[in-house]
Amino acid sequence: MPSVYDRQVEWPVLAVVTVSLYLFSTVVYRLYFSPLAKFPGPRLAAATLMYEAYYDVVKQGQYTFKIKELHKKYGPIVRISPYELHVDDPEFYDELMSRTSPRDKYKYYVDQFGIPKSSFSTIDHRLHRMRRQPLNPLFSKQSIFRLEPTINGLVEKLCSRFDEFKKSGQPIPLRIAYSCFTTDVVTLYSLNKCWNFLDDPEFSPVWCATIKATADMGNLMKHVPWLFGVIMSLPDAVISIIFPDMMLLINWRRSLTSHIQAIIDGSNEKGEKDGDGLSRTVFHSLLESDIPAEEKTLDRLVQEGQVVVGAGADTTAHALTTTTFHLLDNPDKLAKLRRELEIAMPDRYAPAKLSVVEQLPYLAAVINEGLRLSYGLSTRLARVSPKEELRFKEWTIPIQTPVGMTSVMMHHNETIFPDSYSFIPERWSEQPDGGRSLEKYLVSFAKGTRQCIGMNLARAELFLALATIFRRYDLDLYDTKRARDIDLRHDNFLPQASLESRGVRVVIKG
Ligand code: HEM
Repeated sequence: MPSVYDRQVEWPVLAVVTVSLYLFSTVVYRLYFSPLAKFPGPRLAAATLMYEAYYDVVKQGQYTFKIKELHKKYGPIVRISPYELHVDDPEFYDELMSRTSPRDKYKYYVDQFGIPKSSFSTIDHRLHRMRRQPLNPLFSKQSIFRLEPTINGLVEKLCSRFDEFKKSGQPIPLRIAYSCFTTDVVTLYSLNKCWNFLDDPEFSPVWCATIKATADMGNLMKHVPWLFGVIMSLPDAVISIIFPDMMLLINWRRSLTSHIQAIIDGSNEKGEKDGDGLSRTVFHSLLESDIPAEEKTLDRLVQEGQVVVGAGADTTAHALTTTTFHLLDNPDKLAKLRRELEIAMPDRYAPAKLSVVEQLPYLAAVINEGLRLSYGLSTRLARVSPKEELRFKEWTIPIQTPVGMTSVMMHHNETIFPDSYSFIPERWSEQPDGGRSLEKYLVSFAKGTRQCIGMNLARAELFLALATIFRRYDLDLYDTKRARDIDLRHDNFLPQASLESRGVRVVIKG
């Protein structure tokens, strides 16, 4: 008869054997019996998510570059994880990001931000449609046209900060300055309460750090999404020591919560509205819409606010920074743009008119080229077809399979964009149709039903800010190197330059 001691020994052995059998059978299933087993790709990636985790976490945002290598080896469709495929073929983008067929998002991707109730993170296409519908009118082209004086007011404020730097001769940290501008625009529009970061003499560096930290954490959180809950349950003092970056995010959520609570209570009705004519915010639209009451809770509105403010700030600032850098790095292109602006805007101090600057062919080409080289999000965007198989060349992709595509690969497709790493606005402006057919392959804002809702706002900011700045100032790069400070080196959801980057800085010559 076994003794109590023997039984104590048996349990750990049994546990190890059970876990080993489970792991073994899971790997065998993934490699030989999964509906994705027929797709090409590395065996290790098909066997375990740890393959991706290694490139995401240990190598700090390198999986996108690894996927590019995998396509060279395995062809245009690759199995990049036990559950996910990736396609590198620009002609498939419209089909994957369909406008007409239902497309869900992939839980693994959206879990990285801990905002499951936002429209951005909504997985089901029907629920997404319901959440997005009340927001659409606020981001239409017409609504954004009405916002022109507000954007121009903030462009002026940005220029007055530039004037201060012109006097002092100090270099301007461009990404941070632009980030204050884009955040002031998006908070004024979405919260009816401008955060006035442009007023901060230091350009609110904590805000930039918050956005960067939120994006950087995604690479880890994707793999351990439960960590959010664990961290949130800890006291602030402990979080500040163990995860100081997370504290930035928590503080941001708290400040949004109080802003949105004020909107719910009606206490900010006056807010900025008198000055800027912003009578309705994103949250008024949501609160007044006929979506069910559970969709109007403070918690959900805060998550929606986090996306609108977070998505609207850094992406646009990055596009502005990248475009400014490339113009200053290519004096011939800059001279061409300035000639166009001088004719269209005879008074260099008058506010730019959106209806005028949007029609300038070279500026439009410069902006397209800046958007191309800033990518939008550097990470792959996966879509799931919930009801129908997708067809890609000779492949049939099973229903419910997440399939990703990446703007970085689209925008560096040498057949579509030859010499793709060079800044060449002429690739747009010298097309017979002004580059319109090429825009099919410009996917910084993604496409289809889950496309960026803020695209019209972002484009208006780009046109107004760049036209004004390059009409008014003569800038020079300051201690800025393309390889160190601009080129994409880490895909942390948002594109990041090298770890040694000092940021793009400029001085004002005149
Ligand atoms: C150059 C600037 C911008 C770029 C490149 C950009 C890019 C993107 C991309 C690629 C997506 C799709 C993400 C996905 O599929 O998971 C997206 C979604 C989104 N963006 Fe933007 N964005 C920009 C500016 C803005 C602005 C100014 C706002 C806000 C006012 C904004 C608000 C949003 C929201 C709310 C979503 C989620 C939409 C949904 O899921 O229905 N973005 N953006």
